[in-house]
Amino acid sequence: MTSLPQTPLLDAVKFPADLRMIEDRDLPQLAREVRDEMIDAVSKTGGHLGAGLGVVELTIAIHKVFNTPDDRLIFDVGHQCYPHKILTGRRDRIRTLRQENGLSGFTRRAESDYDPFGAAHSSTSISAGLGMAVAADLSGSKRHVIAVIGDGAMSAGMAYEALNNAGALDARLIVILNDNDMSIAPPTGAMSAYLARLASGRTYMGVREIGKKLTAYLGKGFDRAITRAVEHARGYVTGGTMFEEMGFYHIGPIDGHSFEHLLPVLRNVRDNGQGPVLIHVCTQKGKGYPPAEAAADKYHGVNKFDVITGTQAKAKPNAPSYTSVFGESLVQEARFDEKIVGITAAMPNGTGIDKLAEVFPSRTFDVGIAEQHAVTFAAGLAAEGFKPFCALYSTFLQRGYDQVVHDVAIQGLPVRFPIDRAGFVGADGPTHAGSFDTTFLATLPGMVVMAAADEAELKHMVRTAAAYDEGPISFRYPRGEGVGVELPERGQILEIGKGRIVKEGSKVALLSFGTRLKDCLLAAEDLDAAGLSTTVADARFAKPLDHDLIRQLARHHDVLITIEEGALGGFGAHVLHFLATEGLLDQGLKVRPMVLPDVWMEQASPDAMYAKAGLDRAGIVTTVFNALGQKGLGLGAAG
Ligand SMILES: Cc1ncc(C[n+]2csc(CCOP(=O)(O)OP(=O)(O)O)c2C)c(N)n1
Ligand SMILES: CC(=O)[C@@H](O)[C@H](O)COP(=O)(O)O
Ligand SMILES: [Mg+2]
Repeated sequence: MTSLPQTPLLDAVKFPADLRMIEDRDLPQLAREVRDEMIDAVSKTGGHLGAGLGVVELTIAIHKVFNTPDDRLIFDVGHQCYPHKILTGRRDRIRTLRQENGLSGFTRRAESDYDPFGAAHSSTSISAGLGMAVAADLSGSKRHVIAVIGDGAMSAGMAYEALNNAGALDARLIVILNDNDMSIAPPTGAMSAYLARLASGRTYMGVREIGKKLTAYLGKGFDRAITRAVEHARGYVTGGTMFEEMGFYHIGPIDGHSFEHLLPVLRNVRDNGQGPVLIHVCTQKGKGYPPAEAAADKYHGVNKFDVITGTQAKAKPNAPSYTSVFGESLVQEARFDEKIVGITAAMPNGTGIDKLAEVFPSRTFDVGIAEQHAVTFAAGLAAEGFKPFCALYSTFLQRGYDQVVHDVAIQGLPVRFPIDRAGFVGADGPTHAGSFDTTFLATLPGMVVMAAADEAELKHMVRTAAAYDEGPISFRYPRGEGVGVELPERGQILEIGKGRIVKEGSKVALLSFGTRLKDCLLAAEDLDAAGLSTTVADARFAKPLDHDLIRQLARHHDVLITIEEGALGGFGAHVLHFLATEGLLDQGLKVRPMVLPDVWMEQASPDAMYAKAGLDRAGIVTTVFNALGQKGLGLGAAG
């Protein structure tokens, strides 16, 4: 009779070195405990649950077999790294995940030696891993580099650029393709179908077959071409031709929840062979937690939830979310104009494009995690007279920037860019903050750049973008719910380059670009009460600027504040440039541009982040008082 291991094993496993002391036969128990710990932690913090649940065995097996952190383990995206955090000395802080001052929801170099490469945007792991593998070769080190990448992340161009380079360099890189047949939504595209064929044309490789394959692998070092030919002849190659043809040794598909499969493969790869290897591992997103397994989204990202029922906490919204207002407005406009099409890069729900897909499936395109392609695909559609809405998060549009410049803007093509998640997003922290889009778009000749101040404005901007055919146009709006203003039946077509005065005053002018408008209105109440009659204006456009409005504000006020949810170099910079060029700074006007601070702001609630950045009601009041050289009012931070 075998004795049962002590419970809980996890208490004895603080670091991978402890894990390496555990018998192989006890690993399934450790996996159960890691799952339980992770479910409990995420039930209290919210966060990315499904992906981590799917890689518990894989994570344990990698740390068991490889000598991390000296061997480098890179997780693509990093949203699946919670089991890794639990096993690498961070279990005691796991209930601070994604909270203010807590652990990051992604891998982070600054957080641990076990996170050799930070991530959050997808499909970077093979490139980074290849760099590390080449660095190891150059410095004569024998370390292993392992990149774990999901099937969704494998749809992005960067991953292929890296595979292409790795195959040619013949560097010692181990890529583990974690295929759970899911992205955030069900995966799309030919690559996804190809992986599905590899995994379903046959059941998993059996232990015996893995053995045969690995035997072939041992010989591989001598002559890769001969080894491959022999394997084909013996029928040991079970697919993976594409990876093989790219110069990778391909093993799999294997069962990523079976230590019996994982351990021998990883040990053999560790101990033998050379050159790049790709291990195709099949897993189930949400594995081991029935509510996650049963959910359509596999609990990709969840709010706090009840562990017994899986029911997620829902905050009662006071207003519809910007995303839903965008999605519904787009459907409305698409009913009027059959040239309107929608594009998302693997974020149908997150961007609200799923609403268009429900009504007009043939006019909606999920291109996978492929932002560069999404932009140029939209350019092609626009060149043929269609009206593409290429809906991306601000942070992910960064990846398609050259395409915006070269394929869209230079050719003056009327691609519409709805930009969601503008400004701080909260728990996802600095990697996901939408900080730079106004800066990098408003600098482009011919680009129209808008920001919605509230959900009604967003409706107007959707209609305006649909109607505008003269070139590219963008409109940004934040994560979360709107302000609660009344929504018009249908949006109006805004005059391009015209802002609006929301409240008139005479001494102080607050010129807002985006949803700080509500804080400006609150600040104006405080300023008026202090005898500083305040005008509040909504710029609507960062490009073209409303020159008349800016002239008027500059000439008739003592202080002009610009405010935006974006980095230095955006709206405020354009206003200052205009004021300086027009000589409007020469007469004593006090101008203070308020932008996101020039630091990587750590995760917290968006409100807390804006307060820290000084971009809230109190911060605005303080800025005005400082400009006037007066003391504050004793209003929170303003005092
Ligand atoms: C460049 C980029 N675009 C979009 C995203 C949003 N995103 C995060 S995870 C994810 C799905 C990833 O799927 P996969 O790699 O298969 O991992 P899984 O969640 O299935 O484990 C997406 C689209 C991102 N992180 N980076
Ligand atoms: C990991 C990732 O990039 C996404 O899952 C992201 O966290 C989604 O963010 P939202 O919750 O704002 O859609
Ligand atoms: Mg996946």
